[in-house]
Amino acid sequence: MLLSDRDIRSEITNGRVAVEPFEEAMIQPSSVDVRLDKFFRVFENHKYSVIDPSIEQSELTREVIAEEGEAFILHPGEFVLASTYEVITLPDDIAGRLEGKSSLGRLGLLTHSTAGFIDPGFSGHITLELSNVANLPVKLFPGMKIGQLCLIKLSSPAEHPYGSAIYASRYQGQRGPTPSRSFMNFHQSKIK
Ligand SMILES: Nc1ccn([C@H]2C[C@H](O)[C@@H](COP(=O)(O)OP(=O)(O)OP(=O)(O)O)O2)c(=O)n1
Repeated sequence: MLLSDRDIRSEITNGRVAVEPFEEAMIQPSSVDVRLDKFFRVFENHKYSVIDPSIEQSELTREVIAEEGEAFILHPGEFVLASTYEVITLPDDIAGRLEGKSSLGRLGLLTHSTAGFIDPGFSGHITLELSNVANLPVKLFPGMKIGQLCLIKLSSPAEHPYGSAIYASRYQGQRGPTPSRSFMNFHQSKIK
């Protein structure tokens, strides 16, 4: 079940869902808007000949900070990581989905390229996978509304929410745009 504005407000008021810092004006009919922080991670493509998810490539991305009043310019075809200004915390019976904003989509800006699912139990900034599919560069201003978070009530609380010891929970508590940690506990099932 997708939470309505009144249910989102009530979950935030009773402290089960946290959107920090929270502003009432960010609540939409059945989502809550999230804003862009000033931290970005750009890809250092010249350092590696290939992206290998099975090993740590610590120099694959580099942090860039947009200074006050400055925009980060995303060129056509470019892909960068960014993060929400808000820290999101979900209980064990609510999952989230990060969705784009139509006004930005109409300009060719993709907010998350593939992964938009937020597990029940997750806490941290949400990492944004930003890409520009337009033919002109687009200016990204820290503080601008960059996406919206939908909240979905589970049929029952998760037995093992995100952050439980049973999972790697590689992104629990992440701060700022966080590069892939797919190399941690990387394994491939044997394909016959
Ligand atoms: N655009 C997104 C999507 C997800 N997340 C966070 C919230 C999710 O609960 C967490 C893990 O997402 P996935 O389960 O999709 O990622 P993995 O399966 O790769 O990681 P893990 O093994 O930690 O579950 O990452 C994020 O910060 N930004």
